[in-house]
Amino acid sequence: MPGDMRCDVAIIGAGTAGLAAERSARRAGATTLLIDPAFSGTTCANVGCMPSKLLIAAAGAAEAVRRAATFGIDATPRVDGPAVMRRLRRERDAFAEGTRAQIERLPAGIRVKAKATFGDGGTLALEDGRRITAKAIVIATGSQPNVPKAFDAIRDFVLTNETVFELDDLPGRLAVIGAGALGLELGQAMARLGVKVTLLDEKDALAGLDDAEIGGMLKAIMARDLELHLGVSIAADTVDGGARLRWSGASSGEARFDRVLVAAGRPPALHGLGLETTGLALDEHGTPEFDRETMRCGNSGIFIAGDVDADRPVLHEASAEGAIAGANAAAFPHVEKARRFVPMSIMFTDPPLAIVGRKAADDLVTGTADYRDQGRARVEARADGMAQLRAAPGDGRLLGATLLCPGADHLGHLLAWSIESGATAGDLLARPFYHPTLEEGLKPALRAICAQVGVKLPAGSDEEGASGA
Ligand SMILES: Cc1cc2nc3c(=O)[nH]c(=O)nc-3n(C[C@H](O)[C@H](O)[C@H](O)COP(=O)(O)OP(=O)(O)OC[C@H]3O[C@@H](n4cnc5c(N)ncnc54)[C@H](O)[C@@H]3O)c2cc1C
Ligand SMILES: NC(=O)c1ccc[n+]([C@@H]2O[C@H](COP(=O)([O-])OP(=O)(O)OC[C@H]3O[C@@H](n4cnc5c(N)ncnc54)[C@H](O)[C@@H]3O)[C@@H](O)[C@H]2O)c1
Repeated sequence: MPGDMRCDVAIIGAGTAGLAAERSARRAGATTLLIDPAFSGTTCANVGCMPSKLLIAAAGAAEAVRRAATFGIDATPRVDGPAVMRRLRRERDAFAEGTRAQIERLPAGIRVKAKATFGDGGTLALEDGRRITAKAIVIATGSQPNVPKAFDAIRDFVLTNETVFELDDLPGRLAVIGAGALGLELGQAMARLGVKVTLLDEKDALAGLDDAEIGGMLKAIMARDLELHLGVSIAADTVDGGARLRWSGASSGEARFDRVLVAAGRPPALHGLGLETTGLALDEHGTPEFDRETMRCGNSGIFIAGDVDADRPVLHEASAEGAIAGANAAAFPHVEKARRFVPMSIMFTDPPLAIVGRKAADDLVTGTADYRDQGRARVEARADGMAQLRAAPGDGRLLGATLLCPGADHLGHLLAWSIESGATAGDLLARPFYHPTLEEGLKPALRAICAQVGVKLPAGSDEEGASGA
């Protein structure tokens, strides 16, 4: 058919993973085609990481004013909702423009504006009837909001991450469905901007935390800003120009809300891709089975990267997976295993939550540090939470951490890098810790690990912290 195209590597989806895959395949010498129906920039910049962090930054400014009295400073915040949303969109648009400019800088002829579906004989069919034949294909279609059917009746009041940042003003009363990173980040930020927020989840955990101690702390911290109803099932209808939610289970009640933010997960965007025609093995959700070190689906010439594979739905992994998938697609049928990062997820609440490496398990030793009485955190009136470090029983080699404490977003990196470099608790204690910092708050956890594994503290490492450490 006229307009049919051929290339070495076709990439479906021009988000973070797809753009990385295209760059990596082209760098490896492949001819590429990048297919997307919109080319409107990445999810991260438009409706994800960046606008959510902008809302959180505004909430942080309001909270700083609110807490000023602790330091003897008299101030009261007056939140101008429209101004908050204007600044958010202005900055967000600049980030989004940056990702669109990146797409526009692609060499001529690479962009194919269309929705793609797998067709016969390994070709891709485009909506306009054209076909693409490629030696290898990368699926990088991302994810999309899950709005359960229970909320159909209040459709006009439902917000998702794709619409909430378009609000002209902050709502008066907001329900948030879902206590994952999205619901907690935006719920807490909205509350600190003066919105009355009720957060509901069908499960009894926040951010999927199964550790009773840290999970309990997170609940207590979140309950300062949010009305929490966990372990409930929810029914919705409309009332008095708003949405009425009724919940029952661990608690029961009902209330009217101006808007309902549904943050109930973002499943892979696989619908309409025609994967059933590919012969790939699919899991119970319809996601192709793939090798995490090559990003290859089975023994096929199809690769997958980013949120669509439902593995590690965070930005730096989308980018890394894209690079691996692109390089292997270019070299197909020769594929190489790549080293993957230690898993790291960060939730940008206050305090933040960072989860790194291996989860708690019976075969690991743990050391904890309490940040409710930590020096630097107290100085700044943000003493809260704790750190749990996990290590190998033999030598105290660091393997994982859960940090719910001020600075956890930075400390989480420190620990991820330490784990990647194979450092032990003793190795970290042999390094300098400036005083007074949040970093030195980790020392009790490191010392506890050394004590349990029978490693003597390194020379020069004091067993007691400085006053206020
Ligand atoms: C509110 C929110 C906050 C977040 N905050 C953070 C954070 O702070 N830190 C962090 O690391 N991560 C964060 N994330 C996660 C991060 O945004 C994602 O992991 C990342 O954007 C995934 O990139 P991707 O390339 O897989 O998908 P996307 O960027 O969504 O790209 C997918 C592309 O595929 C295209 N597409 C879909 N179907 C087809 C088709 N059939 N044919 C052609 N093209 C198609 C789409 O148009 C889109 O351009 C956040 C997510 C959300 C929603
Ligand atoms: N800082 C970050 O990295 C960050 C921030 C925000 C979002 N994200 C990403 O965005 C994606 C979406 O985030 P999310 O928090 O929506 O997903 P999630 O899967 O982490 O959490 C969804 C929550 O919704 C609950 N839920 C699902 N259906 C429900 C129902 N019918 N009723 C009540 N509760 C229900 C689940 O129990 C769960 O707690 C994730 O991939 C996440 O990684 C990342």
